Amino acid sequence: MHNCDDSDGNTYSTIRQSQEKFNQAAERLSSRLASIQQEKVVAIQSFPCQANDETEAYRCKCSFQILQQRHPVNEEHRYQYAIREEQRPVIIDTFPIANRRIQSVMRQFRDDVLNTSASNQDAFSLIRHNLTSCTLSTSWEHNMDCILTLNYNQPIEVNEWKLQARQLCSLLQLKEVNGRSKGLWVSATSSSQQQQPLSDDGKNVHGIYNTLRDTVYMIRIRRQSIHCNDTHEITRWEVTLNIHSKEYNDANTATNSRTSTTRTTVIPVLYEKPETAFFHPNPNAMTKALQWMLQRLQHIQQLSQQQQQQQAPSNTISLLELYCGCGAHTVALAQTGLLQRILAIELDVRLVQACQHNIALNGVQDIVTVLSCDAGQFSKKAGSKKQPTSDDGSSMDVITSFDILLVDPPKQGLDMAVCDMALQQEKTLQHILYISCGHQALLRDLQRLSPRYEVVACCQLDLFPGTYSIETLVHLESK
Ligand SMILES: C[S@@+](CC[C@H](N)C(=O)[O-])C[C@H]1O[C@@H](n2cnc3c(N)ncnc32)[C@H](O)[C@@H]1O
Repeated sequence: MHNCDDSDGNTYSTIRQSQEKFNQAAERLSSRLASIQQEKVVAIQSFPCQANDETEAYRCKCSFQILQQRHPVNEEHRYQYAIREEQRPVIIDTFPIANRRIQSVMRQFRDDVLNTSASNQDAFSLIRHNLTSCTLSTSWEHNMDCILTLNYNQPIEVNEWKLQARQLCSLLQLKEVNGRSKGLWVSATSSSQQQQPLSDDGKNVHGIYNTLRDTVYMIRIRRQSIHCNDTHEITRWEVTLNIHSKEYNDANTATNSRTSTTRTTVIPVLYEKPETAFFHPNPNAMTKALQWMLQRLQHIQQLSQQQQQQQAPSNTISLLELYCGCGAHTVALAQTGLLQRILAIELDVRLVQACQHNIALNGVQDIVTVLSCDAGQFSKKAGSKKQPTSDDGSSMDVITSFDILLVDPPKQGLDMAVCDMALQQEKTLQHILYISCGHQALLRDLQRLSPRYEVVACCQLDLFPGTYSIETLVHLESK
């Protein structure tokens, strides 16, 4: 089993233990929640992995050290992959948690490029020379793009390296090969592919670093039944990367007293994600989390409709999203028709640019604004009702009160100022959707928010099958 990104440095070794991991985690979380919110019981939904294709071959970004070792018998040099475990490199032959595309490129790169036969050894001599590590990244839908990034401990001879890298692109059918050494960044695409104008620091025409493309499909299933002049409507959401895996059909049924109609709408969401910055490395967890968010948003919209005693749904709800990354959730939520406006905040400028690009790609500019800013700094200003300023010092002409706060922070959890802002705005800020990959930080933040907010729904996902990492999704409502 492989140790990657797990929170407590341990791994579990069988699929059966996935269920056990969830049972234990749910028990721990329930008892902590009970103490935080005075015994108010919250059912914890859990989604352990159901099938082998979820526990293996799921990871779409993997990094390896490259070691050169002398064979003990024939003394030949062989290149091998290694991962770090307990501060030491451990040589690996295969990496079963990497998705199938990465596993196939890993094999071909090692056998046909690094350990190539003597006759064509020179074809990739500069690719191998001084190579210390590599990263393989694919789209969430792994049959789309694949990018190989090679790291060197000495400067690269740029022009000659690019020629070999182009051949490598064609051989392994990669979108791009990148070479990095001592601050220099060189990119090559195969000449048979459409050339993307790239500068030597790896940026493309949009100013975004080398990107991986994806389409995620949101499916809205509306079921309306009419019984004795009473109309009842339920909307359910599903999220998938593979629209062809299931059939979605509209249907009408009628009996003497009841008619029901099912209407299905498929909404494609387009992404371009910079390979060098954060993007979710497990597409199963990413799509399940998005589906959970859509269901909660639908529920919030129904609540708001009931409060305003409206007959027809209306989208007057506003959402503040902190730690938005490349907009993985932002551009999807903007297309549901459930939100009037979204303000998204992200610190990493590469991701802010990517988010801006994804907003335009999906045509949701009228709904979403993204700002480059530290979440804590933004919250301090918003909490004190001062007009926030962005990182370049310019004033942000943005409204600072929202109905929903969506947060997906790094493992360390929320900046204290984010909790303070939520506590100060509890009259307008009715709902918090919190996506957490750091268990201890989540408990700390729930405790901080507990004077004004209580947990009303909670769900756990297998973040990295094979490890003890869990993603916890929490819906809090103002008391
Ligand atoms: C767990 S990722 C979630 C990203 C996004 N929701 C997604 O699914 O792609 C956390 C994000 O928070 C950003 N981040 C980290 N510290 C931040 C801060 N102080 N203020 C704003 N964003 C921050 C990171 O750059 C990263 O994109």
